[in-house]
Amino acid sequence: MRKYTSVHDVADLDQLVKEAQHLKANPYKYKTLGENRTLGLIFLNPSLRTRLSTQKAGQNLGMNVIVMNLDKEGWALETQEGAVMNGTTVEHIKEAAAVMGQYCDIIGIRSFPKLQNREEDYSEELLNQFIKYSQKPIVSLESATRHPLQSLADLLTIKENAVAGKRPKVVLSWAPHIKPIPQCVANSFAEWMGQADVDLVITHPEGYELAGEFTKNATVTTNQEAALQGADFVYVKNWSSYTEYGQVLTDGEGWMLTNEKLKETNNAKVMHCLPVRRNVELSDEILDGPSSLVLEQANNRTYAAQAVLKRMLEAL
Ligand SMILES: NCCC[C@H](NC(=O)CCC(=O)O)C(=O)O
Ligand SMILES: NC(=O)OP(=O)(O)O
Repeated sequence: MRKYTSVHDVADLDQLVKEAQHLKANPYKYKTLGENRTLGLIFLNPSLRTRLSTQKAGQNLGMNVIVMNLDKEGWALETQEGAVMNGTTVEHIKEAAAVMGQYCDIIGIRSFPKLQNREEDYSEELLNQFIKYSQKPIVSLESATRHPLQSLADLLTIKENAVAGKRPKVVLSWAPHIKPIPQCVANSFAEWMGQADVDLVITHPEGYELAGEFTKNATVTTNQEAALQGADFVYVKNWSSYTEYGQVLTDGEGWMLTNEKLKETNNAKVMHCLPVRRNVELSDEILDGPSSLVLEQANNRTYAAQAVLKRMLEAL
């Protein structure tokens, strides 16, 4: 594998999940695979889970890992072709990515959307420029439109907690937030679940429709109560509007999941990628109660990353 930016980079999804499961049981089995190989993790936005779990995944495979908060510790980056750099940007991505490619065998990069211009965000310019100019295998650590390491960990978590022999009903349920949040976790989750052996229902208030390319295999409804009927998993997530790009259209009153609402479900397990704003996106009673899988999801991030890095190392 030379590129891990979406589910489309995975030829055999089931096999990758099995590999992650195998690595969870045997985390140090491939301790020599990454010997004398360098993993560079580049962040243009904050991170707790992705940063630590991917670092740990690389170390479990014997890699040297270097981490840089490029937004704070690097030179201001220019991405425009042909730019006359007489302003605030100091270094072009052409040199920056090429130099990092010389230091690293595999590069992970996180870069959020700006939520100002939809076409610009959805073109994934920064991620694609990194792929082009670094000349090295690239792992998305969450980009403008997707979060594939999160989605793989989510799928693993669902596989582990599903009742054997039953195709699970998975509901992606929009939640309130205090500010505009990217669509990438929701896009990515919908895209992955659309490829998995699950029934996917997405519920959100009017105006929060995700881009059609991500929701092809989903049932979409603005009726949360109906969506929750018989659910086995409820994935809670806020996102800002895609159609009225980057806007917050409602305070979302009544959309926060509660134990009362969970009564409609098939004793559903509740998921969230974290970080979560308690009692805005999700209630204390759920996060502190028996239905929450959020910590298990975060734990599975290590093995999702390890499965992807293992494949990349094997292809070097
Ligand atoms: N990496 C996981 C989630 C990242 C992002 N959350 C945030 O930006 C939270 C910001 C805040 O709550 O202020 C999101 O939900 O897409
Ligand atoms: N879920 C997730 O990606 O968390 P971080 O933003 O902390 O990495």
